[in-house]
Amino acid sequence: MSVSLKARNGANVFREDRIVSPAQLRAIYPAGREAGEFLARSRDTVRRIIQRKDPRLLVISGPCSIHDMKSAQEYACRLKELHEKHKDSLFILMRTYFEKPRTTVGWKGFINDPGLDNSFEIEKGLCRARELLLFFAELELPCATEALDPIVSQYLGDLISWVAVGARTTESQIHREMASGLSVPVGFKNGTDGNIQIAANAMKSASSPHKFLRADENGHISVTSSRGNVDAHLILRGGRQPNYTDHYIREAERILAVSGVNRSIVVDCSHGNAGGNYKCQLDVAENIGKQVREGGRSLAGIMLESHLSEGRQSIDGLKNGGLRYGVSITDACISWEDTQLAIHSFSEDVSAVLESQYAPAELAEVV
Ligand SMILES: O=C[C@H](O)[C@H](O)COP(=O)(O)O
Ligand SMILES: C=C(OP(=O)(O)O)C(=O)O
Repeated sequence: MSVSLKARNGANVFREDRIVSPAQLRAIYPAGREAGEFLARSRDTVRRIIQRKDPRLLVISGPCSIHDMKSAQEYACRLKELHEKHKDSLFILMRTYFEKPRTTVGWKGFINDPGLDNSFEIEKGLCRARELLLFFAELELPCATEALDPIVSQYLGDLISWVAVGARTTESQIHREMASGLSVPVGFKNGTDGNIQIAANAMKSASSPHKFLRADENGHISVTSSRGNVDAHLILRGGRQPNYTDHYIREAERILAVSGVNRSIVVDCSHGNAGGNYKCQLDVAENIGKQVREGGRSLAGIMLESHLSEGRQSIDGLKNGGLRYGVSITDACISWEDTQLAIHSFSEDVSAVLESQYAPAELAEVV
């Protein structure tokens, strides 16, 4: 498939390799009818939760980054059990992050470098990512991802039920335009310094129609017309200090109201909210559960960075005796055991609210 194109003398780009188009990749790894129906239902549920028409809350849980197929599949099978167990109170999605935005340089994720060895087999990364997402769709486990490279979303978007735009790209017009055309709810993170207004601005932009340049499904550069994404929402991820406590939630609600955008807020329990200690995610999740019990209506869900085993390891381990199975190679994650505890406790808090607000028959109608 690859065609190496001749580079111009003196140019900073010295090589271009053409790869399979989004339409071709989708044809090689198609979503079957049942998977397609499941994905449409999942996206609709996430939409209804963001619009607060379905009173359950979202939980987005999974590794900071996907780096191997086997541990991702094992994690998914375990998470599927929790998805079923807590389905009356929560809608659990797997955090399936294939692209990593780096502060400076570093491994940019499984699509960019699936071999983890600077071989940069991007076409293979896209194939493996699609294969994995199809495995999850067949398992009927909904997935969430960060949309970093707007072209990648053309390859994988049909298999995803919730998208984040990261703290480093929330201010980017390109990402706002992309989000305006994605057919799933998109959460915008506050900036790395904690600025919430830039996320509200992003929501305003993404919920508006745009005309912009994009590669279409055949890889042709096209002027794309989007309707605007009415399900753009806020993700609080902390900044210079955490921003998940009720004081910050009130402040975020005020900014969203003044900006005239959606009021729904997802809290990322990791990153700036965990203040550099991954274990603190448990305290953040517990605090959000408490706020939900106390009536926090804008809270739409939480995100956890979680893997089979806790902590993190350096990617250099690959060269020095191998990587430890099920341990993150980017940000540190909580263990599977702690994940179960956090989700169980959050589910109890949400259930208490639902039971106080709905008779069982009424609840069955709205979820
Ligand atoms: O979630 C992952 C990281 O926080 C993000 O990719 C930035 O990582 P870096 O600061 O290690 O580059
Ligand atoms: C990079 C991430 O988060 P943030 O954009 O909040 O730093 C992430 O969730 O992987």
